[in-house]
Amino acid sequence: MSAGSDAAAVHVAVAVILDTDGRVLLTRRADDAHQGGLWEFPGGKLEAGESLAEGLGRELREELGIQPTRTSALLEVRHDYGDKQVLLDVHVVWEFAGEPRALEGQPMRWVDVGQLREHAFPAANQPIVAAVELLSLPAASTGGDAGQ
Ligand SMILES: Nc1nc2c([nH]c(=O)n2[C@H]2C[C@H](O)[C@@H](COP(=O)(O)OP(=O)(O)OP(=O)(O)O)O2)c(=O)[nH]1
Ligand SMILES: [Mg+2]
Repeated sequence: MSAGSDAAAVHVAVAVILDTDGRVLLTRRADDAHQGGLWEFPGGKLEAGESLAEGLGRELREELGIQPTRTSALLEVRHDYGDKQVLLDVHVVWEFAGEPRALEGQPMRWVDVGQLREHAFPAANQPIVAAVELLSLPAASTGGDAGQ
């Protein structure tokens, strides 16, 4: 393998899961994991030969016991942590089947979009937080101007 190319990046399916009130589901990474102890959007590494949709569905089933039923691509984030390069392929999950449960014992919470910045995330997540803040969500979650 040649060093320093993007081909070395770990491809990660990441889900911004919303409930009907426009709140976002966060989980906290295990202390001993890469970027451990920080809050994250659920998801994980794609397996060989797996499509993004397959990987996203598998990770959400394994970690939370839910099945995404309506999704849309939000953004891709490339980030070099020094010890690891990641490509975060971020999708919004607008609707899902099942009730999320922390199946891996991870701390989990629903937060209003306005509370996202109160949480410590890995550095790669800053553009994700900014993109979520720009989504058109129920006014209650943004506290913003109701508009027309
Ligand atoms: N799921 C997720 N991963 C993130 C986020 N931000 C971020 O930098 N990452 C990084 C941390 C890890 O290096 C990588 C995700 O890998 P992971 O170890 O959680 O993958 P996984 O769920 O497949 O876990 P495992 O089976 O390998 O234990 O992406 C995020 O918001 N969500
Ligand atoms: Mg994971």
